[in-house]
Amino acid sequence: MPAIRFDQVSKTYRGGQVRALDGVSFEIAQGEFFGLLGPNGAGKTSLISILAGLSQASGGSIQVHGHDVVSDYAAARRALGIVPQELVFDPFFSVREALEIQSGYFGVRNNGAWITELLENLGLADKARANMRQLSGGMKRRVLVAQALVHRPPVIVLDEPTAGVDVELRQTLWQFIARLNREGHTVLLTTHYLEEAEALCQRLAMLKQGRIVALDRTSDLLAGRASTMLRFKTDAALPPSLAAQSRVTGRIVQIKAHDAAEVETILATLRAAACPVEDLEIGRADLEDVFLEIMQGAGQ
Ligand SMILES: Nc1ncnc2c1ncn2[C@@H]1O[C@H](COP(=O)(O)OP(=O)(O)OP(=O)(O)O)[C@@H](O)[C@H]1O
Repeated sequence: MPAIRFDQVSKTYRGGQVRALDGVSFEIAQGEFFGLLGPNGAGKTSLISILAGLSQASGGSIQVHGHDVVSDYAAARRALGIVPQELVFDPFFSVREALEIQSGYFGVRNNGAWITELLENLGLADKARANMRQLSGGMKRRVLVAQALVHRPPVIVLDEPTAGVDVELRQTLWQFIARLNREGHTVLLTTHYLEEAEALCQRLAMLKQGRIVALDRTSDLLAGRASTMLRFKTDAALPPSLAAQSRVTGRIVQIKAHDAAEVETILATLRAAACPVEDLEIGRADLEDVFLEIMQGAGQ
């Protein structure tokens, strides 16, 4: 039985004018660390909302550990620990109380030891008695992670958990989530940080305009499009033949090359145009390169 099964999920808004999801089907196996990627508006939040039972699909179905998220909502929800994107919390309780209340919501009794472990692992031990409204944004986010895990769900869903989060929390969070994954928990992560996805996820799905446009092991996605990237800085305009195939971010230029001969051609073209180049590096394409290539190519 898969951890999550998405079956022909579609979602439209405004009476069908906006098609946010268009027949999305894939499975996440138990114990996988799975990444869902896509540009703004691709449909990630819509898919997670339907999974969480917060909104209804226009078509298709989702099962969590075999439980349909609509007809068998309570069982599906118990199997899920969802860390939401937005900071929603009750300002009247202390951190520990918030976690006890959440435990009660899932009918979990005598949860003190696990709550203590969560607080320690998320760097919240000294904040246990602090009132929720006294916490910084980053600390609140840690509490949301603890809240999502309070009932020890087998499937953990993280919806852009590190947006606007500092380096320390990222490391604490990923260490802890990686440990839970090693212990058998399934993890579904949506993120805009492709470095994180590349480092953490065994498999990735890429969504574009409500459709899956790539779904593969992370290593195969990278290897299948193996190519070399030339990166350098310049203040000058690129020769037109190179400008067309370059990605330019401020002074930084990235150009893809398929093989060594192409690298030589690019360098010769730059030299012939007397284009000054600083900090030249030649490296392998990373997930960001693959992502952009797939997004540019898909659906056109
Ligand atoms: N309540 C709504 N009413 C109308 N359109 C909506 C609504 N919610 C989402 N959409 C549209 O559905 C599409 C998918 O949105 P969704 O928020 O699921 O994308 P996303 O991949 O999560 O984007 P982001 O990375 O920006 O969070 C977009 O075109 C969005 O404008």
